[in-house]
Amino acid sequence: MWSKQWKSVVGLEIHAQINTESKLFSGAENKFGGPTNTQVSLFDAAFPGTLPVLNKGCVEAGVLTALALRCTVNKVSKFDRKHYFYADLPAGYQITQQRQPLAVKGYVDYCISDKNNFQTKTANITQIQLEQDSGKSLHDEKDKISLIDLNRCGTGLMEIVTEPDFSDGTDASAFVKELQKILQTIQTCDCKMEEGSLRVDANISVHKPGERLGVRTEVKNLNSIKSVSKAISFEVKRQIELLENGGVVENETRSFDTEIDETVPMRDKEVKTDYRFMPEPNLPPLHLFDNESVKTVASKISVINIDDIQQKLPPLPEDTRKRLEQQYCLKRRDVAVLVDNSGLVDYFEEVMRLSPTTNAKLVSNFIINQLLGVLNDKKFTIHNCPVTTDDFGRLIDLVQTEEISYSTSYKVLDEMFEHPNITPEDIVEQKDWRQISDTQVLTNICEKVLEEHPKIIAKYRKGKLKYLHTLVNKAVIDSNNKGNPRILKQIMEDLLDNK
Ligand SMILES: Nc1ncnc2c1ncn2[C@@H]1O[C@H](COP(=O)(O)OP(=O)(O)OP(=O)(O)O)[C@@H](O)[C@H]1O
Ligand SMILES: [Mg+2]
Ligand SMILES: [Mg+2]
Repeated sequence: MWSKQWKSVVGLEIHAQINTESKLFSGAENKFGGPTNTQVSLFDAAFPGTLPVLNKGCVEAGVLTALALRCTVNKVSKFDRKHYFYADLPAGYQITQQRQPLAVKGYVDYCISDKNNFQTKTANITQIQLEQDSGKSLHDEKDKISLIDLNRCGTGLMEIVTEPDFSDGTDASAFVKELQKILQTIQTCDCKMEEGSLRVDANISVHKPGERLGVRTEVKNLNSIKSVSKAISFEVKRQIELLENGGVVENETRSFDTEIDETVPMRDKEVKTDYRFMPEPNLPPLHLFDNESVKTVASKISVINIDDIQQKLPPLPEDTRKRLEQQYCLKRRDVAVLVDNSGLVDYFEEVMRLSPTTNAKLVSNFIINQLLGVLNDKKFTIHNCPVTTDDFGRLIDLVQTEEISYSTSYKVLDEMFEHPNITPEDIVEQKDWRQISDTQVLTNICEKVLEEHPKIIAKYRKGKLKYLHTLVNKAVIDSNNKGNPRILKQIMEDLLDNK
């Protein structure tokens, strides 16, 4: 009931680990899961006298990401120190970009789909900044000690901040999925949320329509798409109940407890942190160039040209969706499924290339309704699918030319998985699954059905069309499921009309 009186608003801060060999300011290796404290340079451990050296690869990845998210890349950005004291941050400050970030003002189109609802929405990106990741505290509950692993300390992060453009957990999680696909396409982050290489902070508030945005809480470190959606739903409900009962929402940091599916206040909530931001004195402003300004530079060795990076931008998921819609006249809902599953677009297009006369809608239906299901059941992925695109196209041709029925094609596909060396034509031959289209044979079957069911005919005469289907189904069964249903329906109708 309350949902009509309240509007919820969500903005996201996403930390994406940059996919580079080494860290943002040091040459230490950047890899997940190494033995503790084996990927730590003196700089990462904050030894006095060590200095940051900016990793060009991280900047290039940041620029490519910014362009993919349609941001304006700042020609000059700056690094700042953000101070806080925590054991996993040995320097006592994080180098980030507070005053002038790498990029600003972008947007992402993303799709929302469930059974009843399919739509495309747009989320605006406020900014992207480069910053260091912290180390990890490991708590040994048994011996009551905490240990530090600095392997992650200093890894390059892109913090991607969105405008408060989402209305609920469904929106926000669909956006995160799209962002994952984009970053994986451009390979700037592997987006393994379970390994922490993509982490989401959700800022959530509620207000009454027409009023100002409410006070936000921030739920930190959500590490799965499900958690993003569940944490936001819980938090919206909690805030509304609190306000309905005369309480106030505090601007606090919370975490999501996946055991109970609830958000809980973080321990540091009482402390209002003063980060004492200051410019990082050991790093000069970061200058980027374009085709015009690069002409003025004498040595091009360490120069980063935004226009060069723009050239490297591959087609993004939304570009692919639009192209498939136009090129093959497919529905957006279907195109979204193809793009959602890695490798399916390539498989689809290969089938189309090998048999260009095949109906594209039929191919996408076969992939979505049949192939995906069998792959899941038999624990395959499209990448190790035993059915070649050539054989798959031929299976579809068998249906298109009415050699076999649509329902038989399921059985043929199943056999093709079991016996990848046998062609679909041979399977149909061996199993005697060829569809009967001979009109004389089918007329005989229909006549027999009509003789045996005068009552159904009477009902059909009263104008209930569904009884035609009943009669046709009976004929299909009498034909051992081999009669061509389209022709059987035609014959049945003709016979009924002439009786
Ligand atoms: N009233 C609101 N309700 C929901 N979200 C909001 C509201 N106001 C701002 N936001 C969102 O909160 C986020 C603020 O992120 P930002 O990085 O600017 O600040 P921060 O959370 O204070 O900083 P930090 O990086 O230290 O967490 C943005 O995603 C923004 O869209
Ligand atoms: Mg932030
Ligand atoms: Mg924040």
